[in-house]
Amino acid sequence: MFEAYSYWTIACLVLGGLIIIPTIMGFFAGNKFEVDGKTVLLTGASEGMGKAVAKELASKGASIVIVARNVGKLEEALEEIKASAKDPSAQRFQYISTDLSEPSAALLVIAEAIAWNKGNSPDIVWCLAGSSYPAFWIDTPVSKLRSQMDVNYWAATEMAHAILNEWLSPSALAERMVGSPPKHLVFTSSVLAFYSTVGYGAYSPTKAALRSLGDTLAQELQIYGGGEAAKVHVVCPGTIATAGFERENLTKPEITKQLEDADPIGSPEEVAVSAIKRLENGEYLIVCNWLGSLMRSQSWSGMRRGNWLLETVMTWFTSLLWIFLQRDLDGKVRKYGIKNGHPGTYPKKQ
Ligand SMILES: NC(=O)C1=CN([C@@H]2O[C@H](COP(=O)(O)OP(=O)(O)OC[C@H]3O[C@@H](n4cnc5c(N)ncnc54)[C@H](OP(=O)(O)O)[C@@H]3O)[C@@H](O)[C@H]2O)C=CC1
Ligand SMILES: CCCCCCCCCCCCCCCC(=O)[C@@H](N)CO
Repeated sequence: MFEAYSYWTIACLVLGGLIIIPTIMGFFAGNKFEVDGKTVLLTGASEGMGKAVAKELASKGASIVIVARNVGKLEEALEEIKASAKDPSAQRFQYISTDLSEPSAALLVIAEAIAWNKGNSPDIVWCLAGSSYPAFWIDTPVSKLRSQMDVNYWAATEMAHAILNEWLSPSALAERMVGSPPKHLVFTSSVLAFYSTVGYGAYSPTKAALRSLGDTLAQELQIYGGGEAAKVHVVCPGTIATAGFERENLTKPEITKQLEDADPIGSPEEVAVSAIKRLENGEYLIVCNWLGSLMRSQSWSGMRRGNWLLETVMTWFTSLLWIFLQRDLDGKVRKYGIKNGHPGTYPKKQ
């Protein structure tokens, strides 16, 4: 007869095994995001996270096309990216300058990239172009609410539409060799797609919408080549120390800064390496630090989980955590309001 604690020991061992075994299996599963000899198109890669991703992928042997508006920044970035190349004689590098928030810019970019790539579409498209305008929502000009959607959601959506129509065209599918590696479409969302805070009313909805498109495509792509023709991934970073982050801090309310103080700031290189590692593991919904994984764990619903068991167990614990966290976070905002009022709108209560 087992004592009660023995049952617990067995239960813990089984549960532990179920978590550890898939992790070890994942470790030996091989690279699911091979870029050596491939052509990768990255939007928003003239600075910040995008540039760090481009350099990392160049060092792994990828040919790179970067897209942004400012030509000076593009030229400088391309030199840096070239300097990181694994084999400069075999890899090729190009930039395309365009405003991706303009309707149909993406179609022209893809056509130009294909022409440059000798008639072949890029094997991987990673959308990173984006910006953030944090402010109290009623102070945010309506034009900003729209332009945030244009650059963060529509630019990525139109890019996805243009490239998927290349990858999944009847002729491309007919030529596709069985067993050849899938194409990859990567969106860059944010942890704010899981849980949004005060001050991010213009930004978070754009990133949540993008994640929702990712969820849809992750299922819809199962239609093509048994789900092996193309894969979609959504990367949700936390705070990254970039020029973009410095710009957003200029308009960010103090209370927003206080709440996001909990988020460990990553360098663009750290975030790039962490996202790429998870892509190589074959994950769909990707976070880049521990806070991101806590925030993601309360958003899974029906989304594709990486380590299914580990993620599920985590949802049980974090649902309890949230009982306290939500009170704490809302309480901080309420206190801030009582102390400061809304700048310029309400008289300060004495
Ligand atoms: N920094 C952070 O804390 C976080 C950032 N993110 C997301 O990660 C991505 C990268 O962020 P980060 O590295 O900070 O960004 P940066 O602001 O540092 O860089 C943004 C890049 O996008 C380009 N870009 C911006 N607008 C357009 C446009 N309309 N058309 C074409 N290119 C454009 C910029 O070049 P140019 O201006 O010349 O066009 C630049 O190359 C963004 O999508 C951002 O929302 C997510 C979570 C946290
Ligand atoms: C159990 C879970 C605990 C959760 C506590 C949550 C505390 C709030 C963290 C907010 C982090 C905001 C990062 C913003 C990144 C970004 O996308 C912007 N910098 C771009 O503008």
